[in-house]
Amino acid sequence: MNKVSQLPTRLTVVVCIGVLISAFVPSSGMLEVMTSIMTLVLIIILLREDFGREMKGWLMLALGTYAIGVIADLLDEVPELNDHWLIENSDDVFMHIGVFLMCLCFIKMLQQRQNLIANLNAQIKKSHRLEEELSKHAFQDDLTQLENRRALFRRFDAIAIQLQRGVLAYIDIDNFKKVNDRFGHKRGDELLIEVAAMLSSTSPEGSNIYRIGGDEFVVLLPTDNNEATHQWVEHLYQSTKMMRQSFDIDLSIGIVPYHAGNLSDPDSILAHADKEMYKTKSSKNPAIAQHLV
Ligand SMILES: Nc1nc2c(ncn2[C@@H]2O[C@H](COP(=O)(O)OP(=O)(O)OP(=O)(O)O)[C@@H](O)[C@H]2O)c(=O)[nH]1
Repeated sequence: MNKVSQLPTRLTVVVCIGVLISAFVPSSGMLEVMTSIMTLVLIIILLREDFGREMKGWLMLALGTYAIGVIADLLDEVPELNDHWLIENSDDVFMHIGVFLMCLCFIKMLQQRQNLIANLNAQIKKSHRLEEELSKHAFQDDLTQLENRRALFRRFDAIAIQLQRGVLAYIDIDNFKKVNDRFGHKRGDELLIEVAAMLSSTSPEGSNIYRIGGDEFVVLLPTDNNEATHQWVEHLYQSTKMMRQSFDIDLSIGIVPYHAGNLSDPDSILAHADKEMYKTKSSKNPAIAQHLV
C-alpha cells in the first residue's frame, strides 16, 4: 500500500500558492531572498515527507532545479559575473521550473492521498461485508437457512436477560436415515429444507426456529400456554401428513417450558427436551421403549 503524506493539506496549499505567486511576481532585495529561502525550506519539508520513492525523485529534481536558480541569482549579484549571458538569463528560468515541479509534486501528493483514502474506504467496506458473512455463517445453517445451535444458545442468553417465558419444542425426524438410503442424500437434503419451511410456516408469530443437528430442530414458542402449544403440534402434524406418509417418516417432539430460571443452564434444558422427545419416539417404537426402561 502507498504511504500517505502527514502534511496538513490546507497549510501546504496556502504555502504552495504563496510560493507560486512570489515566484512569478517580480521582487528584489530582501523580499526576493526571503521568498527564495522559503521556497527551498518548503521543498526540503516536502522531501522529509513519506511520499514514496518516485515522488522523492521528482522533489529532488525540483529542489536541484530551484537551487541552481538561487545560485545563478546569487552569482548575478557578483559584479564580475553579472554580465555573463548565462547567469543573467538563467536564474528566473531555473527558479520557475523548480516551483512548477514542486507544485506538480504537491498535486500528485494530494491525488495520492485521495487514492489512498478511497482504497482504505473500499477495504473497510470489504471487511465489513466479510464480517457480516462470517457472522452469518457462524449462526446460520447453510442447508435450511435456519439459525443453528450456536444461535440458539445466543438466544437463550437474550431470553434469560429479558425474563421471557415460553415453550421449547425439540423435534427429531424418525427414520430419516432411511430417506437417505432409499432416495439418496440429495433428496434427504431437500426433505430437510421442506421440514424447515413447514416449521417456519406453521409456527406462531414470534417463534424462533433452529436446526441444531442432522435431522433435529428446535422451535422456541413465545407462549407457555398449554392449549396453544397443543394446537401448534396438531397443526404441524396435519401440515406434514402428506410428507410423512410419502417418505415413511414421522416427527417426534419433546416439549419443555422455558423461563429465566432454567435458561441459566441451556445444556440441561436441551437434554431435558431431548429426553421428552425420546419418550415420544419410544412410545411409537417398542424396541426403544424397552431400551429406556
Ligand atoms: N441428507 C442429509 N442427511 C443428513 C444430514 N445431516 C445428517 N444426516 C443424516 O441423518 C441421519 C440422522 O441419524 P438418525 O437420527 O440416527 O437417523 P434416523 O433414521 O432418523 O433415526 P431415528 O431418529 O432413531 O429414527 C444420519 O443418517 C445422517 O447421515 C444432512 O445435512 N443431509
